[in-house]
Amino acid sequence: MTLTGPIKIKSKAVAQEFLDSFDSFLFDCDGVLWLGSHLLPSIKETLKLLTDLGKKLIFVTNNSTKSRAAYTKKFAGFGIEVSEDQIFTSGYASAVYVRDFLKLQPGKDKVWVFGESGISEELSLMGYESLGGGDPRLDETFDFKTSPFLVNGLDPDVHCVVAGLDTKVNYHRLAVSLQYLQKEDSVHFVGTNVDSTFPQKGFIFPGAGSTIASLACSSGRTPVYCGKPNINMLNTIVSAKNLDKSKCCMVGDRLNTDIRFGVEGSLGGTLLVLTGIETEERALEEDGDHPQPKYYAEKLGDVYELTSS
Ligand SMILES: O=C(O)COP(=O)(O)O
Ligand SMILES: [Mg+2]
Repeated sequence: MTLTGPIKIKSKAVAQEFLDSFDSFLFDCDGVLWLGSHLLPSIKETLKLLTDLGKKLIFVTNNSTKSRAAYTKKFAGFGIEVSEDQIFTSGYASAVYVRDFLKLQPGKDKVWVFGESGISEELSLMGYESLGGGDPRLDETFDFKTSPFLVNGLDPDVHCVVAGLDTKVNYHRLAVSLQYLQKEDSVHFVGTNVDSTFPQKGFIFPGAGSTIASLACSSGRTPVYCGKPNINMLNTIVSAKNLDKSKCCMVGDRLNTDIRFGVEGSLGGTLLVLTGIETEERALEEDGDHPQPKYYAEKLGDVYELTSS
């Protein structure tokens, strides 16, 4: 009989075999490294162990609320030194899509953002002016007769709506975004990521996918999602970091984004950790609508704890 199901990392031997199998690790962030401002156990030690072993570390998050620059500060706040070029976010992947696939013209074409500064900052670095986003005027109660975004008409230079996680979601933001999305012939619709939920310490909250679905519903349109598991995001990372895919492992807490990204992207392996969205039962499910991980573990820190004991 051959064993084909996911292998649980729960002994020193398996943890060691896992470490030896890869030379690069792609880490999801929310639910793997941290839950909000709470760093998960033994994460610092695990990342240091991998760095000391000469492994390449790359961070790939679907969380578009922060830019890559802001993420380096979040890591630094935990005492972890990570450079901006090790970080890839769904906000950055969406900006790359706007530039390389939609080929919008910097300095001329504008983007309407439904989301936080992690999207507008990445667009701005590429020379795109964005509207909407965290503009405080969108915090005002919506009235179509007085909304400054509607009274003088829509901006004709907007050719794309990029929608992502927005913890200040309200009717004003949804209503104006919909006006742009109704210009189907001239305005593209990009979604940062499909995640239906978002893990925090002790809670599961709505994710970007849930609010983007609201815009998709009202507009009758389907966005192009740029974050994991989109293969274009993986190709951008593989070429930027010069990776050998067969020696890469994707580490994540969600099956339909992280593990799918690793499996459909033909990476050497995947590790599902149970500190975020998924359960052991889901990890072992064979008939689910998602791929199975190669390895799974209660937490990422087990890799360090098991090999250093
Ligand atoms: O913000 C999200 O929806 C998920 O972020 P993650 O990819 O780091 O888990
Ligand atoms: Mg996650």
